[in-house]
Amino acid sequence: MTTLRLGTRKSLMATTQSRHVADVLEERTGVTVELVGVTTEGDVSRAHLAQIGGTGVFVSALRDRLLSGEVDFAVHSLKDLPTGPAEGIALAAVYRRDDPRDALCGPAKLADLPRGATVGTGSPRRVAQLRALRGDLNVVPIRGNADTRLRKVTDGELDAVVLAYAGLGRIGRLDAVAEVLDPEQMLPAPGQGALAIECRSDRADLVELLRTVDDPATRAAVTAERTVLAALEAGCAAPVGAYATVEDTADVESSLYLTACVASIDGARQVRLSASGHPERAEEVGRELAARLFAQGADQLMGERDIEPR
Ligand SMILES: NCc1[nH]cc(CCC(=O)O)c1CC(=O)O
Repeated sequence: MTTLRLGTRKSLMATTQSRHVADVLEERTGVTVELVGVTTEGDVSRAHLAQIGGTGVFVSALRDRLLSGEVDFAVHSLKDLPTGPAEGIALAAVYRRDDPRDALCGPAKLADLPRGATVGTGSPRRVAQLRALRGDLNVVPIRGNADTRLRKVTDGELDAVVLAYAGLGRIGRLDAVAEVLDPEQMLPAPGQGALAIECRSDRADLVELLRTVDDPATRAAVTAERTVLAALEAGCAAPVGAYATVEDTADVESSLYLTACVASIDGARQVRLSASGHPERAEEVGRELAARLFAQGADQLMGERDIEPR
């Protein structure tokens, strides 16, 4: 009987999603999966993620363990993966997406927060879109895991925080959600709610085994979303939202619908556009949309990255 070592960050969110993928893989293939906890720079650094570059801080330590052979595969939150390819690493599977939306956590819905309420988030994308929705809010940068952020609300330091609904579900904290923000109001990060399963690209039989947990519809959707991000030459620290859905992958008629936005960090200006195409053309759909965003001034909007309150 084969035992595979699954490298994972040690947080509750990471171990929950890793164990879930492990269980599904065990059930579908008969292998045994053992979790191996790995500490990453993103878990120990006190700097704001946007400042330490954001891209890849949670990911590179796990990839190092794959390349050294200490672990066989890794599960990441897909939105934390840099868009560029990684030498020697294969994206063997994209696991079916959970709820992709952002959630406002605190005592009140967005419309019911008092004027000038203080809302915490570390993400320029959320900052820009929050300010676009409610220009009076005092949006402040925060860091730390979801539990730490939620505690700032219960401690009274903040009136609310915005976190990914999927992550809150994985740590059992959906009780903290006051309002789930519809993508019409707030576009999620590219890949939000989906999981990436990576292994060494030279292990062809392992790539094939891991593919049993791949979800082609999610893969096409996140490919389109991440292509927008890559084509804009933006990282996870950019005020860029993107969300794609796929209808009926089996069908020749099936369609992918993609919406993306770029917003100025003060929330005053926003470009938001949609495109569609066959899921097999996910990259082209993403590239075309990025070109249209550029044509509407996306690069000027992205230039303004200071997330400190005005
Ligand atoms: N950057 C941290 C991160 N990476 C993935 C998630 C949530 C789960 C997901 O989107 O899959 C979170 C926390 C958050 O944004 O609230």
